Amino acid sequence: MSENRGPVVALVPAAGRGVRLGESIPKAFVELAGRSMLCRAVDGLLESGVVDTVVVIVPEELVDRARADLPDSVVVVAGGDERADSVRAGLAAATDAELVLVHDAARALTPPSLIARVVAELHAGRTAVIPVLPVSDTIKTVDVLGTVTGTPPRSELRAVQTPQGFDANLLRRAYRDVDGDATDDAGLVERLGERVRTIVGEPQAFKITTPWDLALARALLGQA
Ligand SMILES: Nc1ccn([C@@H]2O[C@H](COP(=O)(O)OP(=O)(O)OP(=O)(O)O)[C@@H](O)[C@H]2O)c(=O)n1
Ligand SMILES: C[C@](O)(CO)[C@H](O)COP(=O)(O)O
Repeated sequence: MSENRGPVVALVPAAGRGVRLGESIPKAFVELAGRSMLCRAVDGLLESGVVDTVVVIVPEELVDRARADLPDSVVVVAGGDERADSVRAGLAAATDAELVLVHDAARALTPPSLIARVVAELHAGRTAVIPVLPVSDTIKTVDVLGTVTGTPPRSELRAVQTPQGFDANLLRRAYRDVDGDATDDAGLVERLGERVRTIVGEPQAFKITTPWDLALARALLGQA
């Protein structure tokens, strides 16, 4: 449990449909070797020993199912149409949080040690912390026709993972004051002009997005 500052609350957005995965149920409820992605993501947070409360955000019709699947201590709320709507719903249920983690259910195999490293940075006084990995492919920007418009220098690029950790008031301010979309929570904090610190991520924290990712996750767990 956290000792240095107030409660650490982990929000687990799990209300996505998983269109790119193409399974018949919402992605977070798809099983990996007999346990759902959502349960595995929550297991990792609890095993890290640095999280006081877990709030999961699921599709409205699956709130009861999630409550039945998860420990009684886990708070379950309904999400929204976009990931940011789901995070906002989770934040509203985390009124006493001083530090907040936002962690995709889709990153179901994230090692607890990575979660602990993010929280350690917050305890050390950072206010926004994200795990990242270098990219191994060259990345191009393209226009609507698919014609290349540029090649950003690879040395400056990072692939971003979760959990992303924040001072709770900073994340609340970002969700309240920033207009427009961002594909991650740190993107909103950046637009406030606040500094976001990176730490080295973990390959196992990859996001299960496509059937290929699902096959990889199952293979890593020894599932045929
Ligand atoms: N309205 C949404 C959309 C996404 N998420 C969650 O945000 C995380 C990252 O999203 P992603 O992996 O892209 O999941 P989906 O949105 O389900 O995927 P897709 O775009 O293929 O439908 C997932 O844990 C997902 O459940 C959410 O809580 N609410
Ligand atoms: C938050 C995130 O996991 C960081 O890489 C990612 O941006 C979520 O992506 P999504 O596909 O837009 O949900």
